Amino acid sequence: MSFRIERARLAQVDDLRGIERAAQELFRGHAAWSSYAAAPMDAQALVEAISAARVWVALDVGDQVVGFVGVAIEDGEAAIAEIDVLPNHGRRGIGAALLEHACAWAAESGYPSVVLGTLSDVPWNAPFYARHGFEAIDPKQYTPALVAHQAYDRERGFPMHLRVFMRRRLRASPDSWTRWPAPAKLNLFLRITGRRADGYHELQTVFRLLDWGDELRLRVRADDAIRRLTDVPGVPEQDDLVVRAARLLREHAGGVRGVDIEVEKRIPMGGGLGGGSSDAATVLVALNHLWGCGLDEGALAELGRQLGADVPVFVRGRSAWAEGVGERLTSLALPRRHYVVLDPHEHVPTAALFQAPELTRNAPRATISSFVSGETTENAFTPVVRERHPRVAAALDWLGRHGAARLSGSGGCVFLELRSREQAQAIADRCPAAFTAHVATGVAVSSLHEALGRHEGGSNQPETAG
Ligand SMILES: C[C@@](CO)(OP(=O)(O)O)[C@H](O)COP(=O)(O)OP(=O)(O)OC[C@H]1O[C@@H](n2ccc(N)nc2=O)[C@H](O)[C@@H]1O
Ligand SMILES: Nc1ncnc2c1ncn2[C@@H]1O[C@H](COP(=O)(O)OP(=O)(O)O)[C@@H](O)[C@H]1O
Repeated sequence: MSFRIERARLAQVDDLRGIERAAQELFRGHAAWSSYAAAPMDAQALVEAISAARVWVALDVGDQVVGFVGVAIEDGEAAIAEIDVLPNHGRRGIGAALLEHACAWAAESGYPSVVLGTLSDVPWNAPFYARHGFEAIDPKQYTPALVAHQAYDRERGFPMHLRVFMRRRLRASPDSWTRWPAPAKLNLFLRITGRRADGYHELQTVFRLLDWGDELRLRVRADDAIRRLTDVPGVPEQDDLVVRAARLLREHAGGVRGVDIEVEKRIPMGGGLGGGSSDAATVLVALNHLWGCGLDEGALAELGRQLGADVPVFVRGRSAWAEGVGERLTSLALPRRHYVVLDPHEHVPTAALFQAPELTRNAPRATISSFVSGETTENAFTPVVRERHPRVAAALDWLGRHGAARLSGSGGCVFLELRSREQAQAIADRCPAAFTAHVATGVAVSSLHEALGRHEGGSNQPETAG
């Protein structure tokens, strides 16, 4: 193959918009031309889709972006929001490979089907998709999202007699790869109220789960081997929390159970965003389902606690007020907020910070209402981290110019809370080269639990509007 497919990066936004414009040229003279030309792809929506890791690009041997596919999630199914290939790279199987790539991702993620809207009379549209297993959807079976698309098309003067929505049903076989998200967290505040006899600290914190994080692929094996197939820099296979979580669950559940694990790391390690803990929780929850162990959430959270203080909240999958070492959780309904998360590329060792003599570890107890009123926002680690890690201090100072920047967990990532995603993106766009900025939105229910619902088949049929 003279091209390869990989996840799109934000730096490629302009390339993708250029490809869309070039691909549209093929419609000049067609009845759909004017409505396509009048409504190019929305840049903000594209940035969000790339941040959500649902856009893939095809690159030629010279690393030029020659095509892309973007997937949206609508009414519980995957939707091809956009797929384009540079016209001078047509007829080389690039579009077909991108389409199959997106469908494979959706199948592994547990989505029951993939939908798209296209033109019935254009050879590289509906007939192409039909060759790839898509069938026209009866308008009486349209989902609410398709009804909305139809209304929008009508409004923009699209030739409706040529419009067709198509669906491909997906089937996941039990021995194929499955895909599971492992979301990041923020600590919206953190207070240390005491030290226990075992050296661990009593703390109070609010965990806010995000719509952004790592992704894991799991494939059940016929033997009892537990293998991590991807390299995680600095983390040997045997020490990886994903491997330790799988072993712990197997010890508990018994039987001959094995698994291959791939980890797509995005959450910076040692960044205070709980990446390792979330990966571990995802393995516990996903393998409990795939291996058919039948443990309930409480039992899984208890296994999680043995792996790390932050694991239980990811197992439970709800933003929460936490006490104890972080395992006593009370779900908290938080307002919809968006975050700029700044990674100063500084690994902050959690254990060393908890040992710091200058750490305030006897703070008075806070109350949920003092947090909700906005009075309690401090993080006990902030002065210690500022002193010991100048890069984190610099990140706090830069982000602090835009609002009340805070440290997450023991750092080194810092964040700022905002009311709109656009505001967050605008600040992220100005991030100095020394740091990396991510934009994320807080969620009420973890994407892991949504994935579990899909894999269990609970929400496995798209809803119809009728
Ligand atoms: C500080 C927090 C806040 O959410 O997050 P991170 O910055 O790690 O993301 C957590 O409490 C970290 O949880 P986690 O990273 O799972 O910690 P663990 O692996 O259990 O422990 C790492 C080390 O931190 C210390 N530790 C951890 C939790 C706690 N309540 N008291 C402690 O004293 C212990 O010395 C332990 O050896
Ligand atoms: N799958 C994993 N992902 C990240 N870190 C891991 C993993 N398994 C083990 N670790 C170890 O856990 C440490 C803490 O990682 P992480 O949970 O990402 O950060 P934090 O606790 O600061 O939120 C890492 O430095 C690494 O040595």
